[in-house]
Amino acid sequence: MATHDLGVLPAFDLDIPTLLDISREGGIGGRTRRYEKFAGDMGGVYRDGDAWRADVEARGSDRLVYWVDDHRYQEGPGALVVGTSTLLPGRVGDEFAFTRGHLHEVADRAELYYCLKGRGVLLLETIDGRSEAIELSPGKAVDVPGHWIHRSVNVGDEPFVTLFCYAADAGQNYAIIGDANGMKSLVVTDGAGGWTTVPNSDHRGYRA
Ligand SMILES: O=P(O)(O)OC[C@H]1O[C@H](O)[C@H](O)[C@@H](O)[C@@H]1O
Ligand SMILES: [Fe+2]
Repeated sequence: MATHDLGVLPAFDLDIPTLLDISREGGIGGRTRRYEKFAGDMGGVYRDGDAWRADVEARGSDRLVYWVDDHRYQEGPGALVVGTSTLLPGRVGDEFAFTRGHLHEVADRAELYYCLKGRGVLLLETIDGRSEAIELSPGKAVDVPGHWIHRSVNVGDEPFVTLFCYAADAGQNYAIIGDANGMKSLVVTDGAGGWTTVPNSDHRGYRA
């Protein structure tokens, strides 16, 4: 993973109304940070580990698979982070390409995901076992309440681009998914050009 703090302006100078140039192709003019994930960073997250290893051996571990541009203009309670997430299409075994996924560290923090391009699914789960998979296409958004673990999945054949917005003090808890051996549901091909969810037999349940 690579994180670039662009350091364009010192944080205190960002505390002003800012015009952001949001690209439907992904990316945000005026961003303060980009974070990138490569194929080699995704070890252990796909259920079919052999398929992931074969893919990395065949196409390289340094292939960019998704990236996030964001604009963090303030810190503290009440501040927002606004950005775009661009997730390239692909599959690892039966599973469609996804972002690592997380619960907010401050778990009650909500988030909005608005689809700018492509076809994707937002996979959402709670610690007490509820699960939802909501399809997104341009113009559709998911209002993700607090306390829901969330992951973007690209079920199409072009980049899946979303605009997101969440509280700047939310933070990301990734261990919750790792400790549970993955999310409870997997988003997989239905064999007919579409997607479906199947239970992840390795899932151990979430621990708060
Ligand atoms: O953090 P990941 O699960 O790798 O997903 C990538 C990104 O997805 C969303 O767009 C979130 O709003 C970002 O904060 C997050 O970093
Ligand atoms: Fe989030």
